[in-house]
Amino acid sequence: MNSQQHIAILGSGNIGLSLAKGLVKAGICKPQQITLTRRNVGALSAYAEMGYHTTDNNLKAVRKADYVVLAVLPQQLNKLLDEIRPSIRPEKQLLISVVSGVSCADIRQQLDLNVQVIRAMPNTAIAIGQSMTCIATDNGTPKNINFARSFFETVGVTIQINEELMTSATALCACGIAFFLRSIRAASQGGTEIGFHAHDALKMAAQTAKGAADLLLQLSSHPEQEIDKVTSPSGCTIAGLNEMEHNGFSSAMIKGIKLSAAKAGDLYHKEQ
Ligand SMILES: NC(=O)C1=CN([C@@H]2O[C@H](COP(=O)(O)OP(=O)(O)OC[C@H]3O[C@@H](n4cnc5c(N)ncnc54)[C@H](OP(=O)(O)O)[C@@H]3O)[C@@H](O)[C@H]2O)C=CC1
Ligand SMILES: O=C(O)[C@@H]1CCC=N1
Repeated sequence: MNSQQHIAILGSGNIGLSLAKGLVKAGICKPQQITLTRRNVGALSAYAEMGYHTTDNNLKAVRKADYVVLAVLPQQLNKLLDEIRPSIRPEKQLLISVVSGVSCADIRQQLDLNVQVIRAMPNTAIAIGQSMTCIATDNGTPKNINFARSFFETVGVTIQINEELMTSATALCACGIAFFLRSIRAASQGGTEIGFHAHDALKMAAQTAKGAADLLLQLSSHPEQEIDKVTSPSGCTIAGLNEMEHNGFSSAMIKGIKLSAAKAGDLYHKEQ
């Protein structure tokens, strides 16, 4: 993005604000280049003080934007699209949607405009530049795809996938961060039960989880390859691991991801 360009983030809630913070933290743009919208604009007052433009007027926000990020809930999208249709300039603007379960075609159909749409599925770690963001489009030009990839690459890791996998990407990556956060919480609760104060147990569990993830990412190894280095014969690790598996540890994660994917696919279409 150059310093003259502007982004409108329509629906500045959990993920919209995480994206805004990540872009500014990464130095991609200044707060002054971002307009944050939400109906309860008063909730954005702290961001206004940081230099972001804030408004409840989506039409005005879109009018001055080069990039329009759709970040409302699926059930809120159609009303938003109907509102901003007059400001959309297909030849000049790129729409980036993070809305789960809504295809590029759904968005164009609702707008009744042949506008380029890129779908992105980030997670909240985008706020600290550590997102796993999946990108997909059905009509994006190579230029816009490259922009989207480089854009989101500044706030984490990106992968381009076929659009039909975006619902699965929602479950594995966007929802997935919550699954891993819960597992860290559970480990810290175990830690407290075996003697650590909650604060220490959480710090220890979080750093241990970070180390596990970094082993895989930095060594390109497989989890079981790394687990085999930990499980000493007749040792305490394999005793704990097997007890967890006897209680459905892996199965619970798999079932949760499958259910999230199924739900993500229904969120928008069941509203129609
Ligand atoms: N949270 C996450 O980790 C991720 C979420 N997503 C997707 O992003 C979208 C948003 O999710 P999330 O951020 O969690 O939800 P939130 O409810 O936190 O954010 C949605 C925001 O949209 C605002 N909003 C609703 N209607 C309008 C409107 N007409 N004009 C302007 N603002 C509006 C709401 O504020 P107000 O009511 O004041 O208008 C709210 O702040 C969803 O589609 C979700 O599937 C995707 C990846 C990750
Ligand atoms: O929970 C949700 O529906 C959204 C999509 C992924 C993360 N949050």
